[in-house]
Amino acid sequence: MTKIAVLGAGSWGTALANTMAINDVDVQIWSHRADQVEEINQQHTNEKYLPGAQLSPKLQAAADMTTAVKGADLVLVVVPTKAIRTVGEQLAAVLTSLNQQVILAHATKGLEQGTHLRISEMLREVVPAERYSALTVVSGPSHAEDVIKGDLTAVSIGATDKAAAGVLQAALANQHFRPYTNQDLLGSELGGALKNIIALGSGMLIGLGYGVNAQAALLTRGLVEMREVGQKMGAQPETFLGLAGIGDLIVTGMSPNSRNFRAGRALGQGQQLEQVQAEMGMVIEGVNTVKAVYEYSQANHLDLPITTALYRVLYEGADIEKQITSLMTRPLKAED
Ligand SMILES: NC(=O)C1=CN([C@@H]2O[C@H](COP(=O)(O)OP(=O)(O)OC[C@H]3O[C@@H](n4cnc5c(N)ncnc54)[C@H](O)[C@@H]3O)[C@@H](O)[C@H]2O)C=CC1
Ligand SMILES: O=C(CO)COP(=O)(O)O
Repeated sequence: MTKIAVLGAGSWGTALANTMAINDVDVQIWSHRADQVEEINQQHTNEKYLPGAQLSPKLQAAADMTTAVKGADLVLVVVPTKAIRTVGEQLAAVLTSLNQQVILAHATKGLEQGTHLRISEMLREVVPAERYSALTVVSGPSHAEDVIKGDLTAVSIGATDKAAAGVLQAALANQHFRPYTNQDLLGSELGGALKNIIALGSGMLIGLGYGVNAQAALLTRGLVEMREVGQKMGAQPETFLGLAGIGDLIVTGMSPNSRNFRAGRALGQGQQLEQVQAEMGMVIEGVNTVKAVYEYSQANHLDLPITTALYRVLYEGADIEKQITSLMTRPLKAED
């Protein structure tokens, strides 16, 4: 029987681990917070991250990473981007001490500040190559709040190694949750990270009182920017037309369950970024990703007008309405 360790007990790690527990997979979730481990094991809840949700009693949590990882065939890392290196280093030490090799998977959607590295690239830097047989990512349109309620969800598991993607696909699949596989790890990771930028913008439009025409325009032109960055970094363009691209862009750009959408909406309504981040209490990955992608575009001579406008709003204090006007009044051009 496949054993899986999930590292990170925020909303997404918990929802994915719970799906596997429901499927009778041997799964353990690790949290660095002992109170959370106790809550999951005793109450079968995770109130801070999934308020009101009842978790499967089969889901076991551990505060000690070695306990969770020992004997696992696959380790799924689901912590915010800024914690990936720390958790990756802890995992490397655990795998080395256990002399164990695993399939290394993650479900994190972001790029590293400064280096602009993808999550799998960071993991590769900190986990020795002999400690994992393959790398894979769970991406696609999937809010934890909806998954935990059993809403119908399809995701995309990207890996160059088909068998590795298949292990995660089999562990997660049920009548409510349908994972597809693809062989574009890079594009699947990027789609998940880049759509958060556009979701912030979509929220801002709604916060300012604009309508669905405006959202459709932003999401569609945002997809062009996502594809452009993806092509520059080496992704397959067709990945952006799948679940990890347009699929995730739709859900994150339209759903009030999205932290990025909600943050953008609050900013559009006039709140300050620091206040929005403090009140969310959960990671808003798009804020850092805007900066990483803006810097990448400057270094690589990419023209990304939406990303640039959002960078100016978030990091230079620019007025949102003025940025919208300047986007709308740029020199007219053909659609490409
Ligand atoms: N929430 C969702 O519906 C989805 C989230 N994601 C992605 O999954 C990733 C995680 O997001 P969420 O679960 O929403 O975040 P969250 O904010 O709900 O939870 C983050 C978890 O990571 C833990 N953590 C933070 N720093 C840590 C460290 N240094 N060591 C160990 N644990 C640490 C926190 O204690 C918390 O349990 C993000 O990249 C997000 O974009 C992807 C798809 C869906
Ligand atoms: O990636 C997600 C849904 O697919 C989650 O997006 P948020 O982090 O904006 O909630």
